[in-house]
Amino acid sequence: MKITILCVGKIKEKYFADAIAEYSKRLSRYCKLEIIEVTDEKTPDHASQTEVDQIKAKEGERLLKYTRDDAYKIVLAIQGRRMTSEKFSSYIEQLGVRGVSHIQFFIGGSLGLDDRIIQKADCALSFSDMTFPHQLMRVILLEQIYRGYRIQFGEPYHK
Ligand SMILES: C[S@@+](CC[C@H](N)C(=O)[O-])C[C@H]1O[C@@H](n2cnc3c(N)ncnc32)[C@H](O)[C@@H]1O
Repeated sequence: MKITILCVGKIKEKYFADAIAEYSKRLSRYCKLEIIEVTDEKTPDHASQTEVDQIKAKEGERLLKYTRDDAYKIVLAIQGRRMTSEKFSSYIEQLGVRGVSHIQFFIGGSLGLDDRIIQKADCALSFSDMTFPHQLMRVILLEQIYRGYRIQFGEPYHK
């Protein structure tokens, strides 16, 4: 399986970069992982709704260049569908059984994802009602993909 994580914004903190590097190394046993970062726009303080929409549209345009018609697209969204780690593991496994060979995950920037990306998605996935910063979200997603593979292959991993 090829897994692409498309993200708006760069990783600025070393501790996040270290965690991403660690999970990327661990995942190399299970899938072909690719991480694509697109540039985020500066958000003015007290941005109007029009400015917010314009910023999201620009970031969305950058993400759209990388969307692949043949990939199964999962957007990370607070209002999305919730699953346990076990369910997430079997969901990814079942996609493979159905012949999906490429999954694209999308993580928005500080203002969230452009509607055009959300509309293209096959699934919207929520990790809770809480809002996580995009840098941390990338780490959490990688950990859950790793956990999912460990569950799928019946390999021990701390509960
Ligand atoms: C700082 S959040 C953006 C918050 C923005 N107000 C929104 O509603 O999307 C950055 C990105 O992280 C992801 N994210 C943050 N919290 C999440 C959660 N609980 N579940 C799923 N994705 C989340 C989403 O992709 C979001 O676009």
